[in-house]
Amino acid sequence: MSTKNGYTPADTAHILNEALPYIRRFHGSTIVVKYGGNAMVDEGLKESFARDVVLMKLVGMNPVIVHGGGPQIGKTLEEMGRKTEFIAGMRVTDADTMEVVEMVLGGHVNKEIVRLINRHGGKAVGLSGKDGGLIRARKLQVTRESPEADAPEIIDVGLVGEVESIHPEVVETLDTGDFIPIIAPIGVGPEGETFNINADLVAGRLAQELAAEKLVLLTDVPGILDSGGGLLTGLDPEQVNGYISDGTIAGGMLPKVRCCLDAVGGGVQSAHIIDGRVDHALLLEVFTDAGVGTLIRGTAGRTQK
Ligand SMILES: Nc1ncnc2c1ncn2[C@@H]1O[C@H](COP(=O)(O)OP(=O)(O)O)[C@@H](O)[C@H]1O
Ligand SMILES: CC(=O)N[C@@H](CCC(=O)OP(=O)(O)O)C(=O)O
Repeated sequence: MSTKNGYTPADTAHILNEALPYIRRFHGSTIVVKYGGNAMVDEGLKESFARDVVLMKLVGMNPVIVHGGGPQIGKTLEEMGRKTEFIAGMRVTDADTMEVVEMVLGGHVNKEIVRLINRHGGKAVGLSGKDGGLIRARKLQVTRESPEADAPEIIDVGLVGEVESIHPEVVETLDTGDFIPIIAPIGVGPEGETFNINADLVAGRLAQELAAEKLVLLTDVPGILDSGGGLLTGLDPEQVNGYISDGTIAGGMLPKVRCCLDAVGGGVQSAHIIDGRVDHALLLEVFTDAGVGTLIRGTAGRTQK
């Protein structure tokens, strides 16, 4: 006998049973999820992401969502006829661009995620790093090595920030209520300046400050791939550093794995890079034995997922 979805009752019982130890183990734990702009393009996937987050909250976990929105910022700038440039993976951000970044991240993208989660029965609250003084930032120094110059060249990327400190009280207060914090990666500088911060960097630091159980980064590749394109399912920091040194890990994956290394080095039990294009990727990662994507565990961490 099979049900409407093609599973037998035994299949369904098996699936629910498999989730039980994870529900028990992660009850009361904080799980920081970075939801990248590239993972946010398909309406069906956005709905299933929202349902996964609501389920996590309803079974007693504390999901904290940090979102990106790079492609959405790029599209808006293009519609306005403005050019955009990336240096070392960071968007060069002048004052006019910062206004657009804040409008798109803090306005459109943030409120879209809040709307989706609330539509599926959650109580999401949208924040940026400005709210409750959550993210104190400083200007990011970007340098470029060149064979001609003796010293690395310092490049001014404008109002691009890095996290100086996190003041998590507002997130903790929301977590102890039934709320789900949705955070746009914008920080405030010492003079009250607004800084544009890479969302991976915010998620990594926040996971450390909240002593999260897991950091999960959703992206648009299956995880960390080896030089033959095969998925690396489990890595420790030493192996990750090896793949960085031999150039297997490069480009946009570099800031991601560095955040993961910082997070697991800073007490987060495990960091995961997973494919946001897979339906219910988050659910599969948190509630099943196999998980999905790449797991990076701390040296002293557990060997299981
Ligand atoms: N070893 C690797 N495994 C997977 N992706 C890699 C690797 N090295 C470099 N990359 C690149 O990193 C990209 C992911 O980073 P990025 O595009 O910045 O993600 P996001 O937009 O989700 O923040 C991949 O699309 C891929 O081009
Ligand atoms: C400084 C910097 O580059 N900030 C990013 C912030 C958004 C982001 O990180 O979005 P994704 O995660 O979707 O790439 C930007 O302006 O695109």
